Amino acid sequence: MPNPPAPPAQNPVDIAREAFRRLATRRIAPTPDAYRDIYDEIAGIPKPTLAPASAPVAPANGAAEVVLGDFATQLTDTPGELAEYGRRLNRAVKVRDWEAYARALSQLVEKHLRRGIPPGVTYGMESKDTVLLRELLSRTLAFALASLLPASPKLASEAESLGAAVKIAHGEAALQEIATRLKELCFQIELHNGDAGEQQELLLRLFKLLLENVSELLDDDSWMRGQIEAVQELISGPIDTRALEDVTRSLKDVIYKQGQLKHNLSDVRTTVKNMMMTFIDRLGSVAASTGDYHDKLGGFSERIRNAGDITELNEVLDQVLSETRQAQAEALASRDRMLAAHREVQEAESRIKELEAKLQHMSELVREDQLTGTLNRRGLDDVFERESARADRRNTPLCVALLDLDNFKKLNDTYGHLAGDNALRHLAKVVKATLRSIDVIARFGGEEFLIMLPETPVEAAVLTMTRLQRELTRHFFMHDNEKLLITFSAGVALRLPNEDQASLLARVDRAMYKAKQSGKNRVEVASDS
Ligand SMILES: Nc1nc2c(ncn2[C@@H]2O[C@H](COP(=O)(O)OP(=O)(O)OP(=O)(O)O)[C@@H](O)[C@H]2O)c(=O)[nH]1
Repeated sequence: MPNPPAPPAQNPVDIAREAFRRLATRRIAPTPDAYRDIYDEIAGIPKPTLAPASAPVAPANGAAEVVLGDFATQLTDTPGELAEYGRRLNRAVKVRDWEAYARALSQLVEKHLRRGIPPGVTYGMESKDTVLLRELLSRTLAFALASLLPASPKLASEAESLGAAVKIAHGEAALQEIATRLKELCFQIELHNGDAGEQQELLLRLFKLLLENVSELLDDDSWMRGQIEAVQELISGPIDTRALEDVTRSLKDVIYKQGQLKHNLSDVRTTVKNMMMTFIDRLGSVAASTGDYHDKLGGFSERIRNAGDITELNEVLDQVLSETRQAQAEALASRDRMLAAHREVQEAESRIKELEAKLQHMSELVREDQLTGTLNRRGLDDVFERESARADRRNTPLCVALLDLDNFKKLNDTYGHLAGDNALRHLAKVVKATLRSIDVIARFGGEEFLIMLPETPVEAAVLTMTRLQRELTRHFFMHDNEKLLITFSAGVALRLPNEDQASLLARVDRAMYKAKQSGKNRVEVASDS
């Protein structure tokens, strides 16, 4: 940007200083002519009109020479290194060696006036890099940082305002102010984050305390314990979204099932209550009818005692027999009814026990395979639904692997069914220890397991399965102090976009079958169709 003309009232030394500053700013070599031009410009002296060739030459730069000499002398009087420059300039003026004067001046400018200005930067115009950096910083503040601070609108708005200010801040003072604000903002964010972390920690502690107390209060409702334990386990480690989703789903499932069971249970309880009432009713009516019978018999004995003739006695006896038969029939019917009611009560009681036992294990049973602790088919369906939706949404690869233990029947036959069960447990344990935490293993059938590998391309899934095979050869399955080697054959398939579970499982099953056919203890990749 051109400098504004200086007011003509300045004294010559000021004008000389300004002239040198402008020479440096404009990066013009400080020759006497250049210096004079700028000096005149500042002092407001009009440029001389060109004289005709024949006109006498003006006296050679006399005024400029004086000023250059003055400047050199003044410089000599300054402390430090500048004085040496003054002396060099003075020598040059004395012998009128303007080349030497220009060199010394140029070095002076380079060394002292341009110090602190980064290379590539020119006055009044920024380099491309600076413009780019300024833009990046502005965006980082106004968009990225501000969007990370939704919980503190004040800090977010300061980040936005700083972003806007960075765009237009020029000059040292303005940038200094930006730096101060930026420092303050960072400090506030640090404080704020500390607060939020502390609050979260406090809430978690409170929640844990509550859960412990609730858990202690549960005597009869022990079916709740499974749910509480799941939540306790979740909050004991670092909380991640997947784990949260898992527990939420599992809880929803459990609560739904429990709702159904509780409903059944209360139905059965009502039935038992009704039957007990009936039972007591019957007992009452038996007592009543036998009571009547005794009363009547008492009446008959009175009539028998007072009977005058045989005909009268016969009549009484007929009535006695008839009453006795009636009482007997009633007693028998009542006994049958009571036995039936008793049976019903017993059945209802055992049904209640069964339902209660089911309810008690519900939390663990809903999604887990009891033998291996892996997911069961229902759990697998849930996770498949979740992971395939995630893969479609994020456009990330999702692989599945189907594992089938080799020669498992032989193992069962040789070492027994219990050894077979333990071998399945061992496999599940090695799989869990070898795979990433986001991978999921489910028991698919007898000795078949399905592993889901989110965010994994097919090559990596194959490598994972071969790594698992290696791990199994390193971690033997021990049975009665005997090391048994378990191997498996596996199919691996990459889920196609929007492919459903049935189609994917059919493909991976074919691949696993191929692995069995081609010699077992192998991994085969499924074809796309
Ligand atoms: N111990 C135990 N055995 C099981 C379980 N589920 C299935 N099995 C047995 O696993 C065996 C599977 O036998 P096959 O299908 O012939 O398979 P395999 O012997 O492994 O033969 P290949 O798969 O061809 O290597 C059967 O004997 C089943 O009884 C279980 O939960 N525990």
